[in-house]
Amino acid sequence: MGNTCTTDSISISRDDKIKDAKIIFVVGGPGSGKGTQCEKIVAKYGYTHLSSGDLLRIEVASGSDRGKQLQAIMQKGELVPLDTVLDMIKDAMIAKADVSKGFLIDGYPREVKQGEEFEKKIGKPCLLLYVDAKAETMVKRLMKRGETSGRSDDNEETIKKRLDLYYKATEPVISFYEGRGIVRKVDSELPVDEVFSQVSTAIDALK
Ligand SMILES: Nc1ncnc2c1ncn2[C@H]1C[C@H](O)[C@@H](COP(=O)(O)OP(=O)(O)O)O1
Ligand SMILES: [Mg+2]
Repeated sequence: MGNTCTTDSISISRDDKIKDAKIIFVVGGPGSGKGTQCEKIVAKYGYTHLSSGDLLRIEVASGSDRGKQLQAIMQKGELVPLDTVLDMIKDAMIAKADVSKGFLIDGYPREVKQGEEFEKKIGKPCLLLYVDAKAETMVKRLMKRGETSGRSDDNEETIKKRLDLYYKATEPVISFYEGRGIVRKVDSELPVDEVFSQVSTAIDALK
């Protein structure tokens, strides 16, 4: 009984830390340039960058049982269970809450349901940055990245599956948030700095 009360009050104060945080969803296909733009946003605006894929890869690298299960799923180009990703993102947000100007949630939501769960458990995004590039551009960039990334999913077969899944599951996320008027699309066919100038315009408009 006493234990339960203690746990409750801790979890309330943990949640409180991120209740009013500024949240930006960064959505785009694999290889569209999300990570590249996020790095630049961190440098200019002091946001905290949380890539769901990176968080998962850290778990995989730890060699834990959970990590091994995740690796098998990611290698196939599939989505890992929703609760796993969400818990990781939330813990990472709480850990950074005191020093962060806001959060870039990169690579999440991958499907509409993930967005709904995020809002229930964490909060609402004030902006969805849609990093848009053509399929052939994304494939080209991923094949190139695969030469050095060490990512087991940067191979031709998995790339094709990831792209299919992106168009099927993730594009509906963009339409979902368009209805709320918070989507800003940037043209990621352009050179990195020109993309970033479009990104900056979208973020500056938040203030
Ligand atoms: N606007 C741009 N022009 C040319 N190359 C770009 C680019 N944006 C990113 N890249 C390169 C960097 C990487 O090697 C690769 C994938 O970029 P990334 O940021 O890792 O994508 P994502 O995080 O969306 O998967 O493409
Ligand atoms: Mg990335």
